[in-house]
Amino acid sequence: MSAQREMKEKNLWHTPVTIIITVIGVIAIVALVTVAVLQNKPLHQKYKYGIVLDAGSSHTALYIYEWPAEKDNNTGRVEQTHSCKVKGPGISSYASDPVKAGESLSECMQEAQLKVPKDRHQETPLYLGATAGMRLLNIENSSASDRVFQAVGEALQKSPFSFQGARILSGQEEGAFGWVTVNYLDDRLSQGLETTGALDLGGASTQISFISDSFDGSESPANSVTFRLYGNDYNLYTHSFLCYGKDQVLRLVLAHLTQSGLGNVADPCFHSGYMETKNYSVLYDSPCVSDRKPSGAPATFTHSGRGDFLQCQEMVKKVFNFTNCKYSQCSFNGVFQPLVQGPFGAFSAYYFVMNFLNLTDTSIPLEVVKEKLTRYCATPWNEIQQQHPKVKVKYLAEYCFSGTYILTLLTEGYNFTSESYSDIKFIKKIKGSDAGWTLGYMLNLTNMIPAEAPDTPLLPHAGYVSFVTVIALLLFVLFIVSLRPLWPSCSKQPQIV
Ligand SMILES: Nc1ncnc2c1ncn2[C@@H]1O[C@H](COP(=O)(O)OP(=O)(O)O)[C@@H](O)[C@H]1O
Ligand SMILES: [Ca+2]
Repeated sequence: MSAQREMKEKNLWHTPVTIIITVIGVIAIVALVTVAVLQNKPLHQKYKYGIVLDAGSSHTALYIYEWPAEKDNNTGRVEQTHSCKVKGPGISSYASDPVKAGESLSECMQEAQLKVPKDRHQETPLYLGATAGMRLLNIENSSASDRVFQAVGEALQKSPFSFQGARILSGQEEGAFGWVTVNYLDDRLSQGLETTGALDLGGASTQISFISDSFDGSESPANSVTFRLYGNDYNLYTHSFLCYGKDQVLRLVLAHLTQSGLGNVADPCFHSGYMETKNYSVLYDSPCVSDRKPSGAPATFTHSGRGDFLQCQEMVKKVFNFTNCKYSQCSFNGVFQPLVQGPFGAFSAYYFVMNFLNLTDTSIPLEVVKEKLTRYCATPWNEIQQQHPKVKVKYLAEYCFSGTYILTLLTEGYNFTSESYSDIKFIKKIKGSDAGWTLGYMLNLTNMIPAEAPDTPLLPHAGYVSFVTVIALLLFVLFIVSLRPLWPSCSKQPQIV
């Protein structure tokens, strides 16, 4: 009897109605979860790419950026995946042979074709932005600058990428996009956090950009750039000093030194024992110094070092004009600047120089930094060369000058104090992407930073899928329970005999 009862009870679950309900229920749950997963996360993550060429005064560099195809507008998701340094000088140096400027880019362009997946080539935007080297060439000889752009444009047009044009960035754009890059990579814009100022030192110009509570743009509209990013309004102070990149300032200092003592220049910014014969015509071949060329100068001069930081600093100070400020406050050369405020990221040549000098640690008191640089500058040239056999001699010879210029620009020029100096971080990369104007430039041109904050999903993806699964299971169980009257076991109670 009991065996019969057991059989009956088992069979209750095998009635057609229960089986059909169960099968439909399971199919429904699987379908619901599959749709939820597929709808919210593509199984194969696709990427998009963008390429920016930074045509600087000293050299050109190519940067490749990558971001998930579905989430163009999402926060902090564009990353640099590759960079390529173009061999040879900056494009402005090819003024007399523009075709070579275009040709010089071909190696890096080939590399880019290998790095970006082939099926993405056509839709990948390619931009070239030129900075102070081309600004100077444009001032000096605008038709030569047009010819360089023509040649570079023709070369880039031949690439499989979607070439969007080559142009000179204004100093304001260069400063503002550097600031956007630094703050984007730090996720400060998307999260509405306090922003970081940006200090960019190039060869021909230098930029300072920061947000100041006391700056609303009214005192000097030329220094103001406004943005609305992720729902926040920013009024950025920015200024670019043309001719105040480190290569042009070196010319300015040398021009000062050659005024007295034609033919022989004893330079405190170079190491003792350093001696090179240089051409006056090369030194004065720049609109930054061309008006200072002494008349009746010989063809060459001997440039020798005497390694004296303090005297070097005195020479460097002479390139700044501190008189004639028509605003409430100025940095130098009559340029308005509010007091520096908040943290700063200092990149490009700021980083190269301070990193070489082992001076990137800004918690070291400024006085100690100066002592260290004094000792470095006083080291004889032959010792310096022995200590750094692998460093490019041109860079090596100039680090004493460059370090002195950086400290003088920051403290005398921009008015950083011993206290605010420690708010500066010398940086090369942030989360794998180079600090510089290129990323900000691309984000702007591809409309990748929304003006308003994007709607954030209520739950993260995993949470959403779990939630849907649990609710589906619950509904299913409720459904089964609600069908209880139909259960054969309920309608037909097994007889207990
Ligand atoms: N390893 C290095 N050491 C020192 N200086 C460097 C190094 N690499 C690059 N630089 C310098 O950094 C500067 C970069 O400027 P660049 O971007 O070409 O010019 P700009 O931004 O004014 O158009 C140049 O002065 C170049 O000499
Ligand atoms: Ca630059």
